[in-house]
Amino acid sequence: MAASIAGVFENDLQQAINSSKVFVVGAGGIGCEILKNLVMSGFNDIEIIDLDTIDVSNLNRQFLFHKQHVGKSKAEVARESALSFNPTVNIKAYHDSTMSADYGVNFFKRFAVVMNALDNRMARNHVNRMCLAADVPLIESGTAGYEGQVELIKKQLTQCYECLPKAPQKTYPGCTIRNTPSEPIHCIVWSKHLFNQLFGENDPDMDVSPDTADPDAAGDAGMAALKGEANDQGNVTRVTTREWAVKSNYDPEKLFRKLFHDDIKYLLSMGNLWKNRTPPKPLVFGEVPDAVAGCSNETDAVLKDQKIWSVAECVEIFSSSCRNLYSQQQRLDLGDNLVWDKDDKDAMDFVASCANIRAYIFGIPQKSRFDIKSMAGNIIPAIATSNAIVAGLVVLKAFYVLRGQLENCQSVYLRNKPNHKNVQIVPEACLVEPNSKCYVCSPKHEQMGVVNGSILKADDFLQNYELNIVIVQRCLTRDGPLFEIIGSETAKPGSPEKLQPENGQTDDDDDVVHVIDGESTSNATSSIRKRKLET
Ligand SMILES: Nc1ncnc2c1ncn2[C@@H]1O[C@H](COP(=O)(O)OP(=O)(O)OP(=O)(O)O)[C@@H](O)[C@H]1O
Ligand SMILES: [Zn+2]
Repeated sequence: MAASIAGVFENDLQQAINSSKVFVVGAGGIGCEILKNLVMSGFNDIEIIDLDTIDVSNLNRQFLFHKQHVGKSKAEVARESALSFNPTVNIKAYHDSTMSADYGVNFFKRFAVVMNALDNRMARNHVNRMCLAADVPLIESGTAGYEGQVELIKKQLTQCYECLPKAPQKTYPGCTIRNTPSEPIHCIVWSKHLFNQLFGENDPDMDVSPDTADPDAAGDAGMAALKGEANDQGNVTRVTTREWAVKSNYDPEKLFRKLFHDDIKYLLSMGNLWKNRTPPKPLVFGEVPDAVAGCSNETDAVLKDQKIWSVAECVEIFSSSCRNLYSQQQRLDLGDNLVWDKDDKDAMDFVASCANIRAYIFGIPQKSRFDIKSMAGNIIPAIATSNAIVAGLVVLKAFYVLRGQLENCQSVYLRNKPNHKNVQIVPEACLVEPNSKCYVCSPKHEQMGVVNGSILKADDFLQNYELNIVIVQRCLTRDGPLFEIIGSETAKPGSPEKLQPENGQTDDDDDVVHVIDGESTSNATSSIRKRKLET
């Protein structure tokens, strides 16, 4: 079935659709819909990128994918399925991250319009910047449950994705997570941190051990726990969780004892914490309540996901997921880590079981694996209809862009409920102008004075690091990052010779200079650099 747009669109648009190269970033819920719409409306030259492979959980709404595609590249399968609608279309698929250096400014410049169908802020920021640098219109879109949004981002005409600060993701005080959880989400966050401590990238901000600096503990930080039976390790010098795990060969029983018995005893010894709270109950491996057989029955996956496991089941799942993750970790190259992914069975089992064991200890209601997955992944359930509406709007906006009618590209919001005018798909009254103070898209941002050779100072107020960052700009024609840090080295003020890049080259060896919209020349920057080095 080939798309025929003759007679549907006016000639100019028809021609533009036929001849324009477009780029779809993301082949998930919205991306699949966009690709189908593009192919069905006569686009001939489409490129699509997605870094991920197809998961079973995608199949209910990402209709270009079927059971036999699970595990295959999203971008490539989306291409094949879309070609079945119209085999004459030229679709190029990339199984890769759009943030890879292979897709630089020159890559983006080849497109008449770019359409974002992503699910994370970092990638959205990146594509926003690439499209601004390449001066290509970007249609940004997203859904959250019943709500959605489509907006045009065009350099110097509209707000960019980063013009306004976005609400930070919800975080929880460290001492609540480590010492005094009171809600299931606190246990889930703790478990995700624990995953990273044991198997992922070691981030000191994600410590899971009892926090002896908790202001609520007010000075009695676990002294009792250092004595006698209260801490059967006699663990005066506390080692990190990772060190402990490595020493114990990731033995689930030993890990359990430390995490759910010894550390809890230690917490109990901080008497002040429990004056007005129900104290936690340490658990003993092998003596957990409510053993239920058959919890590892793989054929019962849906039921298993939605029922609440007994503590004994949690312990079994904790043990097996621990062992599986440990062997996954051992297969990695030295220095590599596992990355938590809600769709990875062992990673999800680990977090769900740990969260529930901890919840039980603290008298917090336990949750099903299904609920924990949704909370741990910050998931608002994706709704196929919202994705379809938003993808339809994206392609309608693309038509306006191709006609050159950018003034008709106001943002559109899909609302959960009709507004006071009984409208559910609500357009903004007009285009929203760029924020003149935006450090990403404002043409004035070169006033910050960051040019080739600038040395930025960063300090870490806790650990007294002093870091000098040498900024080197790449030449305009180069299809790569616009900024690059080629060397950074601690240096004390007054020792300028330490500020040479690590590789021994100076920026003069490199093609000099470009800040986005900056006006510096190589002469100007070398003198700036010199001046900086002399201060
Ligand atoms: N840096 C990136 N480069 C390329 N594709 C990306 C990048 N970041 C995210 N994506 C892709 O964007 C798509 C977003 O689609 P969607 O929001 O439907 O997510 P999903 O992972 O398919 O579904 P869910 O998160 O609901 O399980 C995903 O397929 C994801 O792999
Ligand atoms: Zn901006």
